[in-house]
Amino acid sequence: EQVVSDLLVDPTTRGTNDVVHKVTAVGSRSVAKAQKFIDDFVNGDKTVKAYGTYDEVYADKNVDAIYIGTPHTYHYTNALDALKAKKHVLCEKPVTCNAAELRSLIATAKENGVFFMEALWTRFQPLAKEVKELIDSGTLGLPVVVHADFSVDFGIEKLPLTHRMLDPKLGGGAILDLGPYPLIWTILALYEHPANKRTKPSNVTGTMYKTPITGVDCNTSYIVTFSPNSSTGSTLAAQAVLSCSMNVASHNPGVTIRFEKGTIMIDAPVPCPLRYTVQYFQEGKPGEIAREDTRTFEYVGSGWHFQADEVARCVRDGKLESELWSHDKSILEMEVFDEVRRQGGYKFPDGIEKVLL
Ligand SMILES: NC(=O)C1=CN([C@@H]2O[C@H](COP(=O)(O)OP(=O)(O)OC[C@H]3O[C@@H](n4cnc5c(N)ncnc54)[C@H](OP(=O)(O)O)[C@@H]3O)[C@@H](O)[C@H]2O)C=CC1
Ligand SMILES: O=C1OC[C@@H](O)[C@H](O)[C@H]1O
Repeated sequence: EQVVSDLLVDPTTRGTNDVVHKVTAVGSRSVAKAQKFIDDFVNGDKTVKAYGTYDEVYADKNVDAIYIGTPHTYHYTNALDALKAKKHVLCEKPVTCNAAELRSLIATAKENGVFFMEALWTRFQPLAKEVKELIDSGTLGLPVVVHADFSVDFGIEKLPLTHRMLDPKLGGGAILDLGPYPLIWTILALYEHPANKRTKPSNVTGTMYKTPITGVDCNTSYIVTFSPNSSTGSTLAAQAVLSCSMNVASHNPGVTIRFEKGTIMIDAPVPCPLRYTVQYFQEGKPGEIAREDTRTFEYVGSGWHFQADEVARCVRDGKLESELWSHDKSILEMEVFDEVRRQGGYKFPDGIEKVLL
């Protein structure tokens, strides 16, 4: 609902003059539900087709790209079907249940010559792009520690057991749903850092508190360490201390990136922040603040349209993956989650993972 509402926002309001979006068809397991969605979220546009199966959307010749917004454990099958039908795909986060499923989707996308991207919308926020430039400029020196949390109080005691946050068959729990956001800031600040040379973390540790309601993770903490590596040429030594919870609200700052010469603090909500502050340390006096700058952002819509612009540009330019949120970053994310789930003892019920290692 939110993604489609954003697709209808005039792109020029965000300075996008080279691409536009058109909702062509809506697929649901019920045609009446698809039509209601069009009535409610596409202004009842009569040119938009309502389909009672997802396969009919994949078969529609007028559809160029598919956005997949089903629960996590359906992403693999839905994306696979769309890619095999040679449609470009933007698939919600977490892109799959595990890294093996993701590798299989990437291979299928390549075989079929179509674009594929996880809908990690945070990476395309104007604030994220600006923070990335500041980090890479080296003004603050090297990053040393990232602290990031994303939490939402879902009121889990009152949710039905079949809710996607609680049901293990739908990949319920905090790590897969909320965990991508602390990690995306880590990937932006550390994995993508020029000094890291795209080197994978040297260590990942995680611990979970699982709710007795259904046994999925309610609170998860995870630490991701990057170490210098002579075989890749990485000189970065940095650590990210991350957490996510589904029974408490977020707090500020949602993300803190601590550098040799200063600190970046990013306000919640960390998926789509609109304000950050930079503290610059005094020359030769780490920790003593010489200057502080706060930057604020605003745009029309809720922020999901920036990733849609990226998809449109990549498809227009014949690219099979985005440079900003490339396949290797999603693979890293899913590998971290696999490891955190392994250490936390969170196993999906049999048959949920369609591809295993
Ligand atoms: N980027 C972001 O900020 C956000 C991303 N998400 C992601 O989007 C995905 C969907 O989340 P959300 O919209 O809250 O999920 P919902 O539980 O609301 O499900 C979305 C739709 O998926 C379809 N669906 C297909 N199979 C099933 C099934 N077995 N059980 C339930 N629904 C099914 C249903 O559509 P139908 O009946 O019409 O076929 C349903 O309306 C998740 O992966 C989540 O991580 C969610 C919220 C925010
Ligand atoms: O991506 C998300 O961000 C907001 C949360 O409320 C939601 O559960 C999650 O999927």
